[in-house]
Amino acid sequence: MKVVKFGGSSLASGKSVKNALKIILADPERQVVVTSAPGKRFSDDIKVTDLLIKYANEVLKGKSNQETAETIFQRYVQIADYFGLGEEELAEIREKLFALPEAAYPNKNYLMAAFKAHGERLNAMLISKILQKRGVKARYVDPKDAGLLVTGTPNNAVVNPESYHLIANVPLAQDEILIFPGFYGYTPAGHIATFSRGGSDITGAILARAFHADIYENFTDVDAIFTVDPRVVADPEPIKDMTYREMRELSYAGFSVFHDEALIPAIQGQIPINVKNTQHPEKRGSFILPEKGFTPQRTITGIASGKHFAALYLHKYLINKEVGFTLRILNILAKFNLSYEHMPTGIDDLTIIFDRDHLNDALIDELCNAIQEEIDPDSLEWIDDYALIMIVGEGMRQQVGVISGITQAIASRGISVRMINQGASEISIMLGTAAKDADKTVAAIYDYFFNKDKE
Ligand SMILES: Nc1ncnc2c1ncn2[C@@H]1O[C@H](COP(=O)(O)OP(=O)(O)O)[C@@H](O)[C@H]1O
Ligand SMILES: N[C@@H](CC(=O)OP(=O)(O)O)C(=O)O
Repeated sequence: MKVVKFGGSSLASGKSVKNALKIILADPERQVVVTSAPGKRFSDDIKVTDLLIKYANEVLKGKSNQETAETIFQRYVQIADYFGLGEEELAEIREKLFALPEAAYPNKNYLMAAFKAHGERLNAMLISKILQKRGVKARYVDPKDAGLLVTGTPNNAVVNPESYHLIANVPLAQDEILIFPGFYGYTPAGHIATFSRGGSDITGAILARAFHADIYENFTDVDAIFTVDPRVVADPEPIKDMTYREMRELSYAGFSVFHDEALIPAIQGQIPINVKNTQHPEKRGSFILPEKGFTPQRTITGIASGKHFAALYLHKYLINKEVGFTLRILNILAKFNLSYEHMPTGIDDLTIIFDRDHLNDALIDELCNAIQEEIDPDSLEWIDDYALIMIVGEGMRQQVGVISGITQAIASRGISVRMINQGASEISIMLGTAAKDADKTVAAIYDYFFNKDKE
């Protein structure tokens, strides 16, 4: 059997839902379908998830919110109209959406999570109704009834492994399609908690592992995963096949086409992933596969960049001789309940790289003060506009001179590099640059390796 996930871009309008339904019905193996919330229909449209965040914020601030709720509802009405569904068939969706402000939540973070989750919840309900109206045996499955349990913070949840056994007990019948909302699960106390943004991919991977799917098909709005983000380099080369760990590093660093956390259940279950285009399902797309038996076709598989980082640079002579130096820093981070992304070191200096999205200005000041006081470095610098570039490829392991190629490519464009680090896995090289230089760096490395490969 197959688990299929459709992203928000594939379910944004009646016409795109029609394409998705055609794909579902074309293959009886597609027994489990994961839906996202309706996404953007045109470039400056607003995703339903973002409208729900606005709705939640209005409720939290005690502002009027009915107009926003109505705008959200109309997104579902538009899709329903396309399939000729009447008002009475939308009554439950309307009722659930407008009742959100009245429910009880443990705190404002849980309220936000519950509002956000309704983008996928209501869409899954609607798609089940559309299929049923067309005579297809389709059933909406709520994550609560299926046993999708999560732990962690309400807006950044992590799956509880117990879920896999519970979900495996959900009955599958050859003639029935299960429609499952993506993006959220339930906490032990029974509250909704969502994964991080883009997290419907995670739900798909959890279900694929739980049901021991033969494949997890992830339908989106591009023909393939490309070697670089197509918004950074126009018309880049597609990736035919790649390994789980290549994709994990690339999605971590910026390939938003597939969520980095969604790889974990797929790896655990050794489920192949096929990323395909809803508009062109006949195209092969990209496969993400186990490492065992994988033969790399190229030196470099992909180059990704993320601009949402910040770094703390510390210089102190003889850091390498000071016992417990890093431990003292880690204790300070723990005191602030902060995780860090990377910590490259030299003999007299150390850089701590953070996800800037997890910080605010007050926290940065407090952290820098604490480090200044307790560590007493010779110099301390906060770098607020840090970008990470990840150059990834299983093929790099057998190649000499990859780093020299990268540095030549960057130097030829006059870009200055703040940090270079080759991971222990030997399949990735990480660069740190100023955020403003990130796209230029990616383009330079792409040109060097991919245009050279063509010669
Ligand atoms: N390397 C890449 N290959 C393909 N698409 C990429 C890549 N990096 C970023 N993207 C972006 O990811 C988008 C698809 O992800 P997303 O918008 O989350 O889709 P969905 O709505 O299907 O979940 C593409 O339209 C593209 O702009
Ligand atoms: N709707 C959620 C979850 C998700 O995965 O969406 P999408 O499939 O459109 O990336 C979000 O916008 O974050």
